[in-house]
Amino acid sequence: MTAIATEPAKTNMSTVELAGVSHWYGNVVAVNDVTLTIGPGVTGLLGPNGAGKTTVLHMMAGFLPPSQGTVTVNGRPSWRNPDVYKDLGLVTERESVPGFLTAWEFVLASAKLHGLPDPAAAAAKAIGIVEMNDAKDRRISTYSKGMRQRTRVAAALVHDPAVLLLDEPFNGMDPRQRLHMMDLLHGMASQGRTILFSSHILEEVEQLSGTVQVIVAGRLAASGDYRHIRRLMTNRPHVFMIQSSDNRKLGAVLMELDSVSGVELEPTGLQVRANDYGTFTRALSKVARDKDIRLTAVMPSDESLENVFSYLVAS
Ligand SMILES: Nc1ncnc2c1ncn2[C@@H]1O[C@H](COP(=O)(O)OP(=O)(O)OP(=O)(O)O)[C@@H](O)[C@H]1O
Repeated sequence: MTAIATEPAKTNMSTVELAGVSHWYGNVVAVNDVTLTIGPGVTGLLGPNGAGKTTVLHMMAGFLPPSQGTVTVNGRPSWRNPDVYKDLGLVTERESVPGFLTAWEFVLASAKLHGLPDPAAAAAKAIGIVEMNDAKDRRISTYSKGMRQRTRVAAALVHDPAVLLLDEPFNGMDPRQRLHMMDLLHGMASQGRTILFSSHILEEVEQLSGTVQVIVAGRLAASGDYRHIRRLMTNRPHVFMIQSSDNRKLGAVLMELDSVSGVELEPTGLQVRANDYGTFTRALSKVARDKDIRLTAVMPSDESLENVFSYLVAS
């Protein structure tokens, strides 16, 4: 866990709310009648590319007005409201950091722009939070992707906001950098901050947040506890590609199962259509054990995120 977890918890817990919010760019409806509330802790805003995640985050941050509905932070509209900006930090998706500056110069400039009483102290604290002390005097152009991202996070939280919004913060990071960033966000959430990050990758959301808002084609498709969303995703028809020590024998027994609606023997293995993910996967291992068949591969073949989203939207 990062050093910040040892700091005292923040007391000014914040809530971000969208009520009947739509946003359109000319004829394009990017966000369509979305109502949701984000509270303290980490929340994932999950959706495929073009779903409207960036537009939602920009409205929350006061960069864009809603075309319809209200966007508020602690009950105050965020559009054209400098009081809200003081409570909120946004890490944008595009990685536009000036490579000729050092992290220290970049974060200090952010502190000065916020008009903070002691910009140097604020910059030092933010750089400490993202664990960039050792590299803070090197030019940003020499940093790894993860270090650049942490520098941007430091600049966004230099004024110690209670709400931190991050647009696709893990894009392009390697697994180690990703874990580091997750640790960082967890640490900040444990202090009582409200953290919302967008992602189009299911696993990122699974690892980082208990609460998920799923947005598809501008609409809220599902929301709530991750396990609830996961259930929605798993209690649906699935196609598996299975390889085993005896595909023909396994195929014959699987046909007998209530949870299986189709089996095809293919050169690469068995293609099995299951009615219910949970019931089928439990039954599969039992059947294989009983019949002394060794399973060598069980791969969901329709597990793409687009499939999951279209299922959620339809249900
Ligand atoms: N400035 C703009 N003018 C016109 N259409 C836009 C503009 N910005 C976004 N859009 C459209 O609005 C929709 C939502 O875009 P948005 O960037 O909010 O989605 P997203 O979920 O963040 O996607 P991505 O992850 O690809 O950035 C898309 O159809 C997009 O093409």
